[in-house]
Amino acid sequence: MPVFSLGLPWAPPAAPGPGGPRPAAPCGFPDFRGSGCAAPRASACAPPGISPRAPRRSRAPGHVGYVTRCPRARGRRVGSGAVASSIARAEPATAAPRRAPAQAALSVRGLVKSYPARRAPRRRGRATAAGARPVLANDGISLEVARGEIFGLLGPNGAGKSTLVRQLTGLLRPDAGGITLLGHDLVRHPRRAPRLLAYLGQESTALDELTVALAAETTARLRGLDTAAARRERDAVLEELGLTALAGRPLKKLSGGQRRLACVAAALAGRRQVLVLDEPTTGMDPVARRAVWAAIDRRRAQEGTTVLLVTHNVIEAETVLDRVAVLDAGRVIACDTPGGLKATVGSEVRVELVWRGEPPRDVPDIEAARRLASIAGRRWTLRLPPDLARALVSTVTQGPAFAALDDFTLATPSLEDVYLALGGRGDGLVRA
Ligand SMILES: Nc1ncnc2c1ncn2[C@@H]1O[C@H](COP(=O)(O)OP(=O)(O)OP(=O)(O)O)[C@@H](O)[C@H]1O
Repeated sequence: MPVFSLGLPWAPPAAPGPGGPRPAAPCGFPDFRGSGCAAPRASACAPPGISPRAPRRSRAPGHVGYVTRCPRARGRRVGSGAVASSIARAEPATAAPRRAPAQAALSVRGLVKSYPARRAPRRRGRATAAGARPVLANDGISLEVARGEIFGLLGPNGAGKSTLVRQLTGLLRPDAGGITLLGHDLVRHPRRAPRLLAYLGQESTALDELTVALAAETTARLRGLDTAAARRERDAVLEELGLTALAGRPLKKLSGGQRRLACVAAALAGRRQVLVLDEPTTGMDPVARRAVWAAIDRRRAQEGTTVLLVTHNVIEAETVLDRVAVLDAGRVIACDTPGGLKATVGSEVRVELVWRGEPPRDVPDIEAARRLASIAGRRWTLRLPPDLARALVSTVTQGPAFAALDDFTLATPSLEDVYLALGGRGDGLVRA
């Protein structure tokens, strides 16, 4: 029985050959998790014109930027039907990287960090580490961030983002590798970091006893401003982030989103050439989030501030970042502009179907779509070439399928699609 009916182009897989799926021979391009293709893993990311150490493009035909997964593998993800074949046939589009200034603010080379194995509970008076293994949180990360760039680290929980930024801020010592920030060697001189950058960590309870105003003013004073200048800075940043009405409230008496916003205000108070912000907008409503993005963008535009932003919010990544490194299991699996990364998933379209109840599985196209979909409750998500997406939309907007359908969306690829195409786990990313 054909996978799809209705005479739609959802036909059985095409035979290998000219125009068919790519041959299975190793392509020499590093594959995600090091499997499939024979070449060694790559974990480097440099803006155009910065570093000859890490070439920006693979010379292998059909490979783009720093996507460190063979595009062939995309066919595997969606199964072995016609959709998989046609996706595998499509040549990946060539990314058009945005030109970045040639001077690096931050250079990270081959950074490795592992955490020791946790000891298992004592048994008969003896502690044992049997079964527990060290966690390799950063596995040879290389990055170049240009001055004035807003650079993102995107990845799900546990990808190694915070471990990386804690090393960049001098709070954690790498096992191996080098970090140069604004010309300073931070592995040899970690105490220089606070003078060079402002860091907003994930947990920031240190300011809880202070009022919003005092938190911002104190930070500005600690960064070397005199009292009058620190107060001007305080007032400006509270105004900029819409916090003026909360100025007199202690952080511990604010909501989670308000407290996070106050911590952002403190991080921005007093000038630093580099901002390292670890998930700054977590818990914020859309208004607060936009205020933070605008404040970051303003500093880059007016002061040439370099920003390293950790996020697992794909919308945030697409909205504010100049370039983004996608991390998974401690490695950079892709790095480019958001547009360049999205170009690597070609012309695929994301179709989301939300069902009211049980989808009509006796409709052959619906049953075929179910096999290709990633299913979360009543939501089916499919990534399809445009013609198949159109055909599916036509099926679900009539007859019994339409009666069972609650909602559908058709969207161009997002960074989440890139991440999934690279083999990442989609459940760790946020779309809000
Ligand atoms: N202090 C620690 N001791 C042992 N393992 C740790 C420690 N901190 C982090 N890890 C482990 O290192 C890995 C990377 O963690 P990290 O916090 O860097 O990830 P992340 O990408 O920042 O995740 P999240 O988005 O949840 O903040 C994870 O497997 C985590 O469990």
